[in-house]
Order: sequence, then C-alpha cells, then structure tokens
Amino acid sequence: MEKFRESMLALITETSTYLPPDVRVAINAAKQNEDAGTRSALSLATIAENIVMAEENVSPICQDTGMPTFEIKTPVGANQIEMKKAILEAVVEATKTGKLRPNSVDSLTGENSGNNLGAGTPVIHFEQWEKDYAEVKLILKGGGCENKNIQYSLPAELEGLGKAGRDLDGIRKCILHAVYQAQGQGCSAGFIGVGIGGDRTSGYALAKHQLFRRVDDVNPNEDLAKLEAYIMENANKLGIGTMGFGGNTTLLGCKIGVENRLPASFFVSVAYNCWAFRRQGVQVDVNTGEIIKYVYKDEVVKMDQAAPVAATEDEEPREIVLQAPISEEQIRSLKVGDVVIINGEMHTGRDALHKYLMDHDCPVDLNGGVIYHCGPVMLKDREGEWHVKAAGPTTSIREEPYQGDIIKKFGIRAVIGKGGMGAKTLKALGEHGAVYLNAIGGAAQYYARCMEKVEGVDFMEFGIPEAMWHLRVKGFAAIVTMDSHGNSLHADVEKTSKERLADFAEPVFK
Ligand SMILES: O=C(O)C[C@H](O)C(=O)O
Ligand code: SF4
Repeated sequence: MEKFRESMLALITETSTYLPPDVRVAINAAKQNEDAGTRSALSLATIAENIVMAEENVSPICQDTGMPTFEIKTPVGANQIEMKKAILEAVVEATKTGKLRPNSVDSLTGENSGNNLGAGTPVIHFEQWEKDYAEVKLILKGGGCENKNIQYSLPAELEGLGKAGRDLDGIRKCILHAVYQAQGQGCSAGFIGVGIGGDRTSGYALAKHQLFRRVDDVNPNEDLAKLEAYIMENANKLGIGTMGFGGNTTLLGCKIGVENRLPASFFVSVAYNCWAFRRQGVQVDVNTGEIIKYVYKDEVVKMDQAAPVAATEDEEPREIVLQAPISEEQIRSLKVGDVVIINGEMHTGRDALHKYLMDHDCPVDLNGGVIYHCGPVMLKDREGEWHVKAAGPTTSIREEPYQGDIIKKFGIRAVIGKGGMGAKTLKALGEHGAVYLNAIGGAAQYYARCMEKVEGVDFMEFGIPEAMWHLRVKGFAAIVTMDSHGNSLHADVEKTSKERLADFAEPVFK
C-alpha cells in the first residue's frame, strides 16, 4: 500500500497543479474567440499565464483546492479499506506540502481540521468492476462554483424564461437559467454538469458525475447530444463573459446525464464548475500500487500565451498605480473600467473576519487600507516564516451583509475580490469614498507572485484560509468594477444578460 499511497499523492498533486488537456483546449479556444483588448480577453490571458505558472511551480492552480472527491473502481477482491487509508494519508501529505489548502471546517464550531480530514471529508465513492486494475478519478471543485450549483423542480416558473414544463424544453430553460444565475461568481467561463431525474440527492450526484466526462466527447443519447450542442451555442449569447466582465465566452462545456425519477418528482440538477476545472484520474495496478496511466492526459496541449492584442488607444483602459494607504481623493478619481496596480500593504479577510469585525475592534489600522477577500495557501519554512503559495480572490458577495458597515467603521478605501457585490456595498462606496476591485478568480499563482512578504497574521484560530494575513504586495493588478460614483459593471452585466435570457423564452424542443 506504500506505493499506492505515493500514487494517490501523485494524483492529488497532478490534479491540483496541472489542468488537463481537454480543458486547456477549451480555454485556448475561448481566448481566441474573445475580442482583442476587452476585459475578458485580458482576463483570459492572465488565466492562461496562471495555468502555466501552476504547472511550472507545481503549485495549486487556484488556492481553493475544493472538496476532494474520489470516484474509484476496483477489481473484485481489492482491499477497499486499505485503499481508503492510503488515500487519507495521501490527502494529509498533500496538505502538508501545500498542494491542497486545509479546507475541512467543522460546520458547528468553525474549526478547521488543518489536514483536510474530518466528518465527510474527503468524499470517497467505491464501486467494483470486472477489470483487473483499479481506476481512481479525482475532482477538486472549489467552494465558489459549488455555491452556484442549482437544482430545479419542474414544473417551475423561471425569471426571464417563463414556464418550464416536465419535458426537454423545460430542461433547456433550467440549464440556461443556471448559467445566467451564476453570473461571474463561479469564475466563469465555466463548465456545467447536468443531472436530469433521480431524487434531490442522486440528481446532484449525477450532475457532478457528468464533470468526469471529457469536454470534447459526444453524448450517446441523441436528444441530449442535441441539447448539449444547443446550450453551448446559446448560453454564450448571454454575454456574461470571463469573470462576469461581459464577453463572448460564458460557458466552456455542457454535459448532461439522465436517470429515472419518481412519478411525483422531476429534478434538473446543475453542477457548475469554474474554468479551473481540476479533475484527473489514474489507472492503478492493484498488486504493485503503481500508476499504469493517467486518464485525462493523453496529449500535450500548450496554453496559448500570445500576448493579448492591444485595444485601440481610445479604448485602452487607464492604468493607475496606488500606494496603500490610499487617500479619498485618489479613490474618488477612479471609475469603472480603470486598471489599478496596488503596492504596499493589504490585509486578507473573508467570512469569519467580516463577521468578527462587525462588533469588535481590528488588531491593525485599516484607515485608507485595502481588504483582500482571499483565503490563501500558506506554508511555514524552517525559520518559522510564512510564504504565500497560492492567493487568488474569493467570491465577495458573501460579505454583502457586512461590507458596507465595515468600510465605514474602519475607513477602508479598497476592497478586492471577485464576482462583485450588491447595492448595499455600492451605496457605502459612494458615501465613504471607496472602490471595489475585481481580481481574476482562480489566478492564484499570478497573484502569489506579487506578494513580497508576509508581514504578520492575526486570527490564526479561524484557520489558514480565514485568518487575517498582512501582506506586502508589489504590482497587484485588478479592475475597478464598482466605483464611488454609483457605477457597477456587475449590475450592468446582470441586467443585459437578463434581457438576453428572455430571448430564449420561446419553445425550441417540442
Ligand atoms: O475559497 C476560496 O478561496 C475561493 C472560493 O472557491 C470562491 O470561488 O469563492
Ligand atoms: S476561486 Fe474561482 S477558480 Fe477558484 S475554486 Fe473558486 S470558483 Fe473555482
């Protein structure tokens, strides 16, 4: 089992750090399909660079290494108990070496187990098959895109689309709606797995299982093949674009599966996966524990790293360098679309910290400061110094109930995250003089590179992702998507995509 444990560690490392070829092809195609100089084209260039950096650094593509979910097939007679033990050991080891972020949190106490083990984590499903070797598939699906999963119970009334009945056309509407409701918050452009039927539990399992299909396969069910092709063509007309910035590519893959249902139920379950679609698999010799071959690694696909073609001069975004702490005057001069380069100190803060700061003081002075919605992967060296191994943004909307109050209470001038925030925050940005900056979700290596030094940390009791890390950064680039003058790119994209969604209300599959 020692060799099997090593093979599992190799699988986890590969999954977290190397994006499979079929996913690369889809992202390269999106990059080529995006208009030069647009925010989406620039974001895709950053994403491509990040994918290459992760491969070269053998470090996580995205800091959120998700809920490790294993689907395993074993020959009859293989010892599944021993295999499970070896997998758990490999998960612990991968966490120690920074290939996985400690992601297993006690739901009642909030305590992070620190090693990715805990009640229900990781997820491991075994099944037997007739072959004489084992197959272990792994998906690392992050929390932000998991939050955008959605389940419909038909018949239903869907905003923009009207009535969705218990038929193929009703299913079509659900899937389009699922893409619309994700906006940029699951780090679009995304991949979706759809499960038709089952019950609430098995429907979601079927949806997630679809994500193990290759992006370029063709559904053996003719009706579903047609539906998949239809969705790929039309979901991209919604114009949500990379990170919700608007653009030509919103969806990179759509895979639909079907199972029988109960007479009374008709579920359509959708599993949304971000562009950082980390799934891999290995065939393993059960006698030696050695990897025979990788399942999703049959060709070498290089990322398209051609520099994005510059926009014409009048479209060129302004680039403004800001040194933290930032003055109100500087912030008021910014507008949606500006690119901001930040130097100086920033502080990470996400769910636990925002909740805490509502009725406590902050251990550091945040006046003029920058808050980064980020839960990094951190490793401590032998001298006891912390290093940032992966540090992309997290979905900001979760902080919507707190953010406006916290901006005002502590004098914060810039909030960095992804996916945008709501009306309450937008109002506070205007009242206080602050901006929301959208960083590229999943670009964890790209941002880790600008983190020059870890100045300190507070609230380690919240666990590594939720702690407040004080970071000195140089050249941290982000886009102003909500300014202090009441403008929000997110509100605009949501509005136009909702209007476009209504174009799909007429029946297509009769
Ligand atoms: O937890 C994180 O770091 C990010 C999360 O996956 C998200 O998309 O919000
Ligand atoms: S931050 Fe974005 S890329 Fe990373 S796991 Fe979350 S949704 Fe995926």
